[in-house]
Amino acid sequence: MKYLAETDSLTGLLNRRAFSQNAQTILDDTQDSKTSISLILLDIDHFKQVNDNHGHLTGDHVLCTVARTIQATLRQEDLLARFGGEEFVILLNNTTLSDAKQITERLRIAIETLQIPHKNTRLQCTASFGITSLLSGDADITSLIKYADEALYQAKSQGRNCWCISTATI
Ligand SMILES: Nc1nc2c(ncn2[C@@H]2O[C@H](COP(=O)(O)OP(=O)(O)OP(=O)(O)O)[C@@H](O)[C@H]2O)c(=O)[nH]1
Repeated sequence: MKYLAETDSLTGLLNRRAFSQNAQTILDDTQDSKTSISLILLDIDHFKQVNDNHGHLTGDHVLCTVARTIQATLRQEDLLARFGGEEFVILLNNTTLSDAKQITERLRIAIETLQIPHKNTRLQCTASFGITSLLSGDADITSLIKYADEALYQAKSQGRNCWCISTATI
């Protein structure tokens, strides 16, 4: 029962509600430490076109492939969830902004280089990313998501398939 309540039925990742609960636990546990905590929001680019051109089932298949690719690129301890639609969220505990940038670039390339078999062709996609980083003691989940969302908006505005940063400390 708990599994169903916490899991996104399409991708098998944590859902948004479970993400918020797990993230809050991590933030509570690290309140007193002087480590950095980073958060990445990731949104597949022009995903509506995938649905429009190839159908909703193919869109679902692309979403699952991207979800698996993200999971495979991250460390075991990173917290990944489907945030909604074609958007994913990743909490990187004990991770500086500099490390988060490297991880994001790795994710960007992993998604960009995907070749998803479909009928007689291969589908490709890209994603845009918003990154933020705060000291554990200053971090709350609402602020982390707010900053990352602002940065994601910038990345979309700058042409997509790229990442931007927004944080209180820069
Ligand atoms: N196949 C499928 N599509 C979904 C799912 N959830 C959301 N979508 C689709 O995702 C699309 C998101 O479209 P938009 O919000 O316009 O964003 P976009 O086309 O990715 O454009 P940008 O984000 O601006 O690059 C919509 O067509 C939704 O129907 C899902 O579970 N499965």
